[in-house]
Amino acid sequence: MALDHITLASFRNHAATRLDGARQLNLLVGENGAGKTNVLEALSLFAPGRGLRRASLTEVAGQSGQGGFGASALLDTGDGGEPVKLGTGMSPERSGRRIVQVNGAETSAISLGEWLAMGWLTPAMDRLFADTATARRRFVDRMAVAIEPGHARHASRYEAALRERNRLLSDEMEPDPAWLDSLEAQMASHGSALAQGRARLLGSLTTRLEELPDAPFARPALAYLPSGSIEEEVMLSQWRSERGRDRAAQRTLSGPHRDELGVTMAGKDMPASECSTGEQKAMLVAITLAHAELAARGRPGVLLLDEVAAHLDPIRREALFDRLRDSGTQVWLTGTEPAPFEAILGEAAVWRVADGVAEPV
Ligand SMILES: Nc1ncnc2c1ncn2[C@@H]1O[C@H](COP(=O)(O)OP(=O)(O)OP(=O)(O)O)[C@@H](O)[C@H]1O
Repeated sequence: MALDHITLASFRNHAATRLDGARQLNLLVGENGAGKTNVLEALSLFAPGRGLRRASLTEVAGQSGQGGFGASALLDTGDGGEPVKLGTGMSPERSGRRIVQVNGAETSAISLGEWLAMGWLTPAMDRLFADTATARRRFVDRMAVAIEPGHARHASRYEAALRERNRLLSDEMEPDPAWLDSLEAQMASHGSALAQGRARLLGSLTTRLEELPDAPFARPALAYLPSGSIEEEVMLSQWRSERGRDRAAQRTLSGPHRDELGVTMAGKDMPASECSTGEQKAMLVAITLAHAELAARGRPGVLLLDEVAAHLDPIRREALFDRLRDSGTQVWLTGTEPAPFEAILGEAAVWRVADGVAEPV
């Protein structure tokens, strides 16, 4: 089933952890600080990006590994062929950079997105709707990358060109117009691809959310609010015409780095940030599930749900488990106690985690 035979070596508080016998539904149970989220974080590094905590590699490395760490898993691609061996890690001897391997051959983190579709929901995202626009853009981009891995490249190239334009705009020396021309051309090429990727993602998420029943999850209505045009030519001429204004502000005031994700609770027509904590959680769950179902088409899907069940009332919890079963996606859940998961205990693979050690139950 998707990921199995998982190993963690010197990964935060896991000196040497092995998880065998994974199923579609998987549950890690243990006290606070036991190391459950650390396992999910290790799994999240089998996807492009910095993982579910966006931690630096040195933060992740445990004390037992001389400054490095490693994680591996076998991926069942579902086509009846041999499982694919995924590995990721960092070693100070190898310049401290992230190493990614597929079947023993080194590759880029971005290419992991071709093998599996990864999504997650963590308690840190509970305030997403009231958080900064940057956090919401990151959320949208991460979902887009899981569906179109090339989105990550457009995001990073846009950011790099934008940083350089901002550096020139804030420099004491008058910026070289030819250099600005070239940077704005790169920003327009990658920025329009980035914005169009966001628009496509939110369009298909909206369609998927509309297919689902309202109850028991609050149905969110998503709106992509770009900061301006998402067409390359229009973006380019806008930045050219705004050079004077941007020079005065010492930074680029418009572009995909200022886009917003609008979320309202459908039916109530209320901004998500003003909904109750439980409603916000239910909307986040609805978006995460809709996305997981979209992303998993054609590739194995893996969904990491950290402490989700405990925050839902019993009716929503049951509905969540039903949806997870039907999704075909592999799911990894965590909780401090097994009681809220009673409905799935018979079918899920369960591990008890304590002090960085995971034992099958
Ligand atoms: N680099 C590291 N090296 C060793 N231990 C670490 C490292 N980073 C974090 N830890 C330890 O990992 C533990 C936290 O693990 P984790 O976040 O997985 O807990 P959890 O089981 O999900 O708990 P909760 O239920 O509270 O969310 C803490 O004890 C922390 O000290």
